[in-house]
Amino acid sequence: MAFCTPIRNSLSSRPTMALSDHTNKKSALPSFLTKNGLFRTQRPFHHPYLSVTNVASPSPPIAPPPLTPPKRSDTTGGPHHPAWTSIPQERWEGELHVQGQIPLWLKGTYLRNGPGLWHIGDYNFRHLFDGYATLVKLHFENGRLIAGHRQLESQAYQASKKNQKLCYREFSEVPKHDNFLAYVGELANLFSGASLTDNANTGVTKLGDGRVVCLTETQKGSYVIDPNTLETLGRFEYGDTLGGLIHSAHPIVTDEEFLTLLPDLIKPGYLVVRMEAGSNERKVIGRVDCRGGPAPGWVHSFPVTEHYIVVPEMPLRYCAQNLLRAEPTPLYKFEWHPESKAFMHVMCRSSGNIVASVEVPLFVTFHYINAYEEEDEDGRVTAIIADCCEHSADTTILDKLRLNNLRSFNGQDVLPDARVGRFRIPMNGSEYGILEAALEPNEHGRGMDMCSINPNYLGKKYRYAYACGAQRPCNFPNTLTKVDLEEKKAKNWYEEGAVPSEPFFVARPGATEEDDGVVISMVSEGNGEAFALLLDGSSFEEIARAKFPYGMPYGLHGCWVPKH
Ligand SMILES: CC(=O)/C=C/C=C(C)/C=C/C1=C(C)CCCC1(C)C
Ligand SMILES: CC(/C=C/C=O)=C\C=C\C=O
Ligand SMILES: [Fe+2]
Repeated sequence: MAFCTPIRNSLSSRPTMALSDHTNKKSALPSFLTKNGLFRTQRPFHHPYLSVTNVASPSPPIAPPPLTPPKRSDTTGGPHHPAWTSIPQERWEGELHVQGQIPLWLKGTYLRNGPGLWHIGDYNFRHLFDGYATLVKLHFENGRLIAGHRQLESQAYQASKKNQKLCYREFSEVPKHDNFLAYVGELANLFSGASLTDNANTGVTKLGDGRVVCLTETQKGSYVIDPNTLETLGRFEYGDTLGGLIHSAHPIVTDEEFLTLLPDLIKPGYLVVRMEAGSNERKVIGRVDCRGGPAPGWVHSFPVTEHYIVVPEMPLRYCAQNLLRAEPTPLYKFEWHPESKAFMHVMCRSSGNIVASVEVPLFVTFHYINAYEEEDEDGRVTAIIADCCEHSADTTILDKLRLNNLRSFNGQDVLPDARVGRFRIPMNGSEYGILEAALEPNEHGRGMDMCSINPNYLGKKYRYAYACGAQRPCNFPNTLTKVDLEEKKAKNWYEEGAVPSEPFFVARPGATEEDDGVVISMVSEGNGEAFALLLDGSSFEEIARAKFPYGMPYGLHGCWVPKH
């Protein structure tokens, strides 16, 4: 069976270049460093290291960029914070010096994806989500840590590199047209999906059959990668005729299956689909028709329980007109429709029947944390509890993620409040569901996003969630938080100036306690540096950290590839 269409990998076929090939002859400093050693916010795309193959094995290691970071404590959003600064080279791999102790049971690779390159030549992207995908790996074995990163070779990335201009529609960026004819041609391409990006910068997931796939909101932005070398192996082709251009960026993936939602923009609704492990073919479980309009709500993610799939209908809806615009609107490709109301639909996994559909209070969320079934004493399901990182029904969070905002923190507390939003969806035919905070939001500084749980508790009653919270004032989530949903308490990790990425929980093999494991994150620091961080899943205390030899941009979502 053909799993993927191979694409030409310009990187691997290119010989390693001498550093001097691209070095700016006028200056001894690499071009991403100014004379005083500070990062320039806008690094040229033709970076001196960009095409250097800097991999420890099998060729001898080449030193990482000679980074002399500014020794000052920048807050989470200074103009030079590495979290919002493009990655300084296309790829790198090497061993990191570990302070502390990596548990010997931790054997495998943590992979993280995210938008790590936000410019083409002198042109700077505007939104966090526009950046070209940067994969980062942390390989743990025998207490040692090999790290690396590599750019994902999507068509969008390769075309921009070759043509030195934006060639596909990204989250907020639209290619500029030379003339009216080109504009009309590009619009036609938009309807066929040809001009949409395939920049798979949102997440990375290990399928049940072992293939590792990077994903984003466009279906064409599904790429198979090698988890060891981070090489792009080719596009993941869905071998069915379901069509559609977009899907949820966060499928539910287990050893057995891959579940996702395909929004229908023509007849507002969602197809709920399932792909068995080992297959490329999605099959329809059922369809949900939207109760509000004019378009389906944005479904960046969705939750499942053991027997049901929850299909959220958020009043932040896709917007066809905004899709056509050349300039971004404050809500980008979306529109806020409070009058259209918000709904939660519950579909039976085995029959595809809708077993509940309730109106809920207005809400805004990117990420669902988990969901489970509540039963009465006779074992009948009375309600579904679904938790999410909820942004107080405030859509301004999207605009807060503009790079200008992220890079211009001035001490003002501008991060909108967020909470663990807990939906209670009655299963007795009632018309309304409830949405409340699962714990007092001040427990985690009223910041809440980028969550993970113990995957063995997916769809089941659970107690702990890990996420990014806030220590205010801030303009972006700047803590790691362990939320105890039973005790309604949170324990927080914070360091001045740090921007930590999603805390990812890895369970200890054989563990019986839900929080027996480690939490992995990568932290970009205000002084220009970055480190990998390991916290104990139970005590939430640091057990190890390891410095990267250069600053790391912020990243979004990761996965764990165990070594057996
Ligand atoms: C990084 C992240 O979380 C989200 C990325 C979202 C993307 C790339 C969205 C792209 C889209 C288009 C280019 C047009 C169609 C709508 C939409 C799926 C939002
Ligand atoms: C990083 C983020 C929201 C932070 C707000 O507090 C959202 C990321 C969404 C895509 O994966
Ligand atoms: Fe996400």
